[in-house]
Order: sequence, then C-alpha cells, then structure tokens
Amino acid sequence: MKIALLGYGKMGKAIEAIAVQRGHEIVAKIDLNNAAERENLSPDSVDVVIEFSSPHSAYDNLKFCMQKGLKVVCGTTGWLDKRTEIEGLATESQAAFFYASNYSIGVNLFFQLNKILARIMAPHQQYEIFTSEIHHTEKLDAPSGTAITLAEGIMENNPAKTSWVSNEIPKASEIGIWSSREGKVPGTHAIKYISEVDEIEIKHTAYSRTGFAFGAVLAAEWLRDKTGIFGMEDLLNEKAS
Ligand SMILES: NC(=O)C1=CN([C@@H]2O[C@H](COP(=O)(O)OP(=O)(O)OC[C@H]3O[C@@H](n4cnc5c(N)ncnc54)[C@H](OP(=O)(O)O)[C@@H]3O)[C@@H](O)[C@H]2O)C=CC1
Ligand SMILES: O=C(O)C1=N[C@H](C(=O)O)C[C@H](O)C1
Repeated sequence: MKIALLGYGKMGKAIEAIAVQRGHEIVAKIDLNNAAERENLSPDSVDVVIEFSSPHSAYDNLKFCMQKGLKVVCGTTGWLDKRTEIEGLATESQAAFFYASNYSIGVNLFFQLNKILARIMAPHQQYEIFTSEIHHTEKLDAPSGTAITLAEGIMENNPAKTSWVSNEIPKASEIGIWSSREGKVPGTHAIKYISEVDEIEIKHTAYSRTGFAFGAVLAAEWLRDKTGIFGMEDLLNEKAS
C-alpha cells in the first residue's frame, strides 16, 4: 500500500518503521520544510495519508485532504473543536477519515476498562475522581487527547460528572485532569478513585511510541477500501467479530 506521511516528526518516523516492516511503501514524508509537497497528494498516487503533525496544522491539513477525497488516518491532538467540520467535508467528498486520540491497542482496552469502572463507581459518591497524564516536555497540547477521551468515558457513565477541567481543583460535577511534562515520557495515563479510607487506581504506561505507530498502520490498512468516518472502536469491533 502507498502511504503518505503528513507530519514527519517523532510519530511520523515511528510509523514509517512499522509501515516498512509490514511491506508498505512510503511515497511522501512531509514536514514544515517541504510542506508545499502536500499539493502533490492525490487518490491516484496515495492509498492512505497518515497525519501526525501539530495541533496548529492539523485542521488545515485535514481540510485539504478531505477536499481532495483522500483517505486519512489522523492522530494529531489539540484541534478537535473543528472535528465536526472535517467530518462534514469527509462525507461531502466521499473521502475516508479515521481519528483516534490514541492508536495503542492497550490504551483502547484501557478506554473500555475506564468506562466499566466509571459505571461501577457511579453510585459510590464518597469516591472523588482524579485523572492524570504525564508526557515528554516537547508535547505542545495539554491535557492530552487521551486524557480528554478518558474524561469523556467517565462522563458517559457517571451522570454526576458533566465536564472536565485542566490543572485546577474540580467542582463536584467536574473531573480534574492533571497534566505534567517530564523528560522523554511517551505517555502515562491514570484514573484514581479516592475515598477517606481507600483508593482504586487504573493506569496505562506506554514504554515507547511503537504501540501508537502500530495501531496507526493497522488503521491505515483497515481504511484502505473504505469511505466514511471511523475510529478505533470500529476497527477493534470488526477484528473481534
Ligand atoms: N493518536 C495517537 O496515538 C498519538 C498522537 N500523537 C499526537 O501526534 C501529534 C504529533 O506528535 P509528534 O510526532 O510527537 O510531534 P513532533 O513535533 O515530533 O512532529 C510533528 C511533525 O509535524 C510537522 N509539521 C508541523 N506542521 C506541519 C504542517 N503544516 N505540514 C506538515 N507537517 C507539519 C513537524 O515538522 P517540523 O519537524 O519541520 O517542525 C514535525 O515533523 C501530536 O499532536 C501528538 O499529541 C502522538 C503520539 C500518539
Ligand atoms: O504527544 C504525545 O506524545 C502523545 N499524544 C497523544 C495524546 O495527546 O493523548 C497520545 C499519546 O499519549 C502520546
């Protein structure tokens, strides 16, 4: 399969390594230095574009790709206020758009565990909920996209929680997300339920970027023959059935 990498930083390079191992051809590697090469991407020359750029560039890249009718796997975080618009463009132009805040299979299992735990804990209001995420110091956005997805999973399953706040003491109806930036940490997410007498904690620790990159290549392989809007649940549900 012909893959174009839109964004060729830490993730672009990790994705390249996995894609080549799996027999795919990288037909473009685009970063800020050669951003104009984006103009050459077309459905005739590229099967799937994998977009891991920056919170500031993703919307413009995705708009461009959707208008061209390309198939895109996107992992960039911090731009999702414009997600509905991008999904609308994908539908209009019969393109394909696959988004996940985290492509790691382990994190997607952790998302499911988080929802189950939230449902079990919802009647037990003596437990306060704390979420935390730790990432490397080059990360541009906070909270992480993954932490936001985790907070959304709690809100879907606990009616007492209706919004989240970042790095501030939460009100009773809010979930507090605490972000810290340390060294080269690839990504660590935890949820704690704390009462006066005990605590319950679930945690996912990525050891490297390989898990994210593997999931993104898997998503590209899965998307190749599809049009529409998809996420990891679609891919994992199909693989499990
Ligand atoms: N969903 C997931 O599983 C994961 C998501 N991420 C997210 O992916 C994004 C990228 O992460 P990471 O690779 O670590 O970041 P890096 O900063 O290492 O890489 C970003 C790359 O994007 C390039 N870039 C910036 N603007 C443009 C543009 N307009 N056109 C093309 N390329 C551009 C940069 O170019 P240059 O080098 O020239 O500046 C750089 O090559 C982040 O939002 C991060 O949160 C990260 C890991 C997993
Ligand atoms: O920027 C990163 O590195 C990561 N970003 C994603 C996020 O914001 O959740 C996924 C992963 O945790 C690594």
